Amino acid sequence: MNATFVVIGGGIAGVTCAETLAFYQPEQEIILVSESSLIKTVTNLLALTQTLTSFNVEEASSNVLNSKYKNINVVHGTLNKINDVEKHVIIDINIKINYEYLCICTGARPKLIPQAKDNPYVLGIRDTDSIEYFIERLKDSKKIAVVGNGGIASELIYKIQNTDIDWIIKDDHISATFVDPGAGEFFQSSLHKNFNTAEQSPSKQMRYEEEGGSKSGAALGPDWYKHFQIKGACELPAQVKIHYQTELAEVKIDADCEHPVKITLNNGQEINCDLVISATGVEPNLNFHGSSDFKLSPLKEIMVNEYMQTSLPNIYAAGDVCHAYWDHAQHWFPMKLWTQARQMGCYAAKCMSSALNEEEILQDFCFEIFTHTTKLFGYKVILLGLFNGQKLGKDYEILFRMTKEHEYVKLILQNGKLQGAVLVGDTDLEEMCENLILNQLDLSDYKEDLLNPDIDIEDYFD
Ligand SMILES: Cc1cc2nc3c(=O)[nH]c(=O)nc-3n(C[C@H](O)[C@H](O)[C@H](O)COP(=O)(O)OP(=O)(O)OC[C@H]3O[C@@H](n4cnc5c(N)ncnc54)[C@H](O)[C@@H]3O)c2cc1C
Ligand SMILES: NC(=O)C1=CN([C@@H]2O[C@H](COP(=O)(O)OP(=O)(O)OC[C@H]3O[C@@H](n4cnc5c(N)ncnc54)[C@H](OP(=O)(O)O)[C@@H]3O)[C@@H](O)[C@H]2O)C=CC1
Repeated sequence: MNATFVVIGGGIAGVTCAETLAFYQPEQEIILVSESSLIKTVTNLLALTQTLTSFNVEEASSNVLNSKYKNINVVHGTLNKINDVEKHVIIDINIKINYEYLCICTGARPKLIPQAKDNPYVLGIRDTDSIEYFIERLKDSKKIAVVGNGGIASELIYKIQNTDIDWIIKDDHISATFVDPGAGEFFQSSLHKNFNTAEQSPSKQMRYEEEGGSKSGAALGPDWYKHFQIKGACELPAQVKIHYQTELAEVKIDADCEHPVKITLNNGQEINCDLVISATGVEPNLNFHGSSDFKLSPLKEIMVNEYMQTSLPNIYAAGDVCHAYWDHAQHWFPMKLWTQARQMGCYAAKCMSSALNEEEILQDFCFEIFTHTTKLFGYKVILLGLFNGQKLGKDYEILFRMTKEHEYVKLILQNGKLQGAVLVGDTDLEEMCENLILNQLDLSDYKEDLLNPDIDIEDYFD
């Protein structure tokens, strides 16, 4: 087989890359290699500000792409080998595809705690299969432990019903990968709330049926939990006990006990439970031959330059598998998120298309400012720029406003200029904050009024 562009991976980065290529290069052959007959697609894309978008991510049959774009051909299989000299890839054992340009979007997989090795009681969550397996195991569990303090742990703790949870975190506050201790405390009041039953009802269609067994692979995304009922075997609502500044030291199994998993924390405390969830980050999927030739980051991600090019000729990469190895704009930094996987997939396609046309390309504007919108503990959360003072050392000022169970607003200023913002709740401040971060207006004279709820501050800057 031959194609001008070959994209590997049916997650959001790969699908966005293939779709963008189809738009820019309607006459060229594009092959998307997907391990599964299901792919991830973006729907309901909504621009909240100039750079901040919200969208749904849905699983769809790969036939959707074949029928939507006449020049995309989806090949089902697994990348086995790259030959960057002869410019071909081997899919599975014997499917050879010659390419002009190749984009690797093979994503990542859970980086589990070391105690997970050969231990069926320690689970990770990534794709639909893994969440379905977890839910099945949870049905019989009265007590579980969750390790990790990032996105997955924060969402699970809020969503799990009828199971007692021991939450083991390294930090002194919850949800530390996203927010500061103040916001962590703000969220904490939601930990023991009874959940809104409407939100908890799983939607009727959980997933498309996949031909030939499940092999979805691509990561779950925004609001994934809406499709599932995550419920254990306790009669009572979940009780959450947080173990701050602790790590898991040991996991032992005694299948004859009521709670077969005995874990020991590094402070010596012992906990008995039925299951351990390791929500401890991800590692890139470099599960193919030829991958060792790529220049890799210390975390073994494929390094890409400002044009999404890897160290190998005509090979690009995007999404969770790669590391943005360029001089980042002051208010941007990489984080493994849907938004960035989508932006990188789209931009990699533009870069490959420009390379084919021998055109110059300017880096996409989305890499000027970090933006993330999500929902944590039932609240809308918007993170902008250097929202946790990243890159600023200790030399910054914080403006802060909080109304318990309503909103939490934190603005980070340096030399009177806005550098980042955490906006929790319906604050309506995202557009103003984004503009102030991008235009670096000196706010020294407005500081007192910036978060004064009695002043319509946006009028100042119109
Ligand atoms: C539970 C969960 C919730 C999340 N929630 C959010 C959220 O609310 N907001 C947010 O911004 N981000 C969220 N994320 C992160 C986000 O899902 C990822 O950053 C994003 O999906 C990465 O997309 P990707 O295409 O790079 O990788 P993936 O989605 O991992 O896709 C990679 C694809 O490549 C395939 N593949 C792997 N190896 C090969 C091979 N050798 N050959 C062929 N195909 C291969 C895989 O099967 C997979 O389909 C969440 C992640 C998880 C796990
Ligand atoms: N709403 C959203 O935006 C969501 C985003 N996601 C994304 O999905 C991916 C996977 O999520 P997740 O697994 O939560 O990863 P995250 O990277 O978000 O968080 C991992 C957490 O685990 C901790 N950790 C790492 N190793 C250990 C260890 N050995 N023992 C104890 N704690 C450890 C990390 O601490 P430290 O950092 O100190 O090492 C960190 O608190 C991430 O890219 C995340 O951003 C997932 C769900 C929701």
